[in-house]
Amino acid sequence: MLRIAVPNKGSLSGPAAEMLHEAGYRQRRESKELRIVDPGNEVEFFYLRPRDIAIYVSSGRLDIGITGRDLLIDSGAKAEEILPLGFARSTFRFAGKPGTAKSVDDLAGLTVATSYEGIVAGHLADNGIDASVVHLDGAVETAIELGVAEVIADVVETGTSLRNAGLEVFGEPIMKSEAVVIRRVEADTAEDAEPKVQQFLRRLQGVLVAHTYVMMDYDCRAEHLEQAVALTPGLESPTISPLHNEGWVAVRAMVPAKEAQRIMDDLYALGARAILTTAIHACRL
Ligand SMILES: Nc1ncnc2c1ncn2[C@@H]1O[C@H](COP(=O)(O)OP(=O)(O)OP(=O)(O)O)[C@@H](O)[C@H]1O
Ligand SMILES: O=P(O)(O)OC[C@H]1O[C@H](OP(=O)(O)OP(=O)(O)O)[C@H](O)[C@@H]1O
Ligand SMILES: [Mg+2]
Repeated sequence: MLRIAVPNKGSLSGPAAEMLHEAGYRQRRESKELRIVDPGNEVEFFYLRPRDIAIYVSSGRLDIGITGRDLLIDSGAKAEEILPLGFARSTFRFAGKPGTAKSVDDLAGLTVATSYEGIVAGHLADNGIDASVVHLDGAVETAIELGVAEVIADVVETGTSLRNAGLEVFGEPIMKSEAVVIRRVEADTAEDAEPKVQQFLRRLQGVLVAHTYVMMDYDCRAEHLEQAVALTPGLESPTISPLHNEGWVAVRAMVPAKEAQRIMDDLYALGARAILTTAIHACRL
């Protein structure tokens, strides 16, 4: 039975559960459930605090987990990222009242409030800066107003929380984060677990591809086929089928969802017709 850690709260938990559900795994019905077994897939899910997941996985008691890259690095746990998942994207940045500092070099002697002490202490040390770090559990934007620190280091997505607190980011982003699948470094995974881990990763990759690609079908004149195929090269190569009308062919290829409308315009301009896109629900590449 593969043992997998899943975030039980916060920004990671909803999208992680949704992705696992789309990948065909049973998920908990109630937010109070701490573990569930999916016997059909021989997987057991443990719902844990996102911050604790790297620690559980590095201990070897759980095979893999889903957490944030920033939380993984902050924990210092011996676990590594094996698949980025594309949700809970954020940057991790310094911020302060306008004019407080321009870069990390200006932080010597100041106090930085953060929930990510490991990342901040590491970044200050890497830059040879001697500053104090005060750990807060959350809502760190308020720490400056209340005089606990001159500077904060926090997760920034839209920047709304900073703006509302009258703060501005400064310096280069300390890191970029997103949800990731992690496993223990130098995992001495029992041999029978390895195929299950690979199957789990293939399923999640299938969901990612299904989100980023659509299937495109269209008819075009045979003499335009080379130009059309250049617009829709597909992942391997497009499928071409003859049409009953002589001189016409049907083409089928996967295309990036974001580019689908532009590609449809270009195909239409080329004389292609009956251009359809359909969603992909699941795939194995
Ligand atoms: N506003 C946000 N947008 C995108 N990702 C975020 C956001 N806030 C936190 N994250 C990401 O979520 C993970 C932190 O999860 P965690 O559950 O500890 O905090 P949270 O999402 O802020 O939830 P809460 O504050 O309710 O506990 C990190 O990987 C972080 O980068
Ligand atoms: O740039 P934004 O889109 O505003 O998002 C970033 C904010 O979201 C998170 O806060 P959350 O609401 O989870 O509260 P917390 O600080 O207590 O974790 C994070 O800690 C930032 O404060
Ligand atoms: Mg938060």
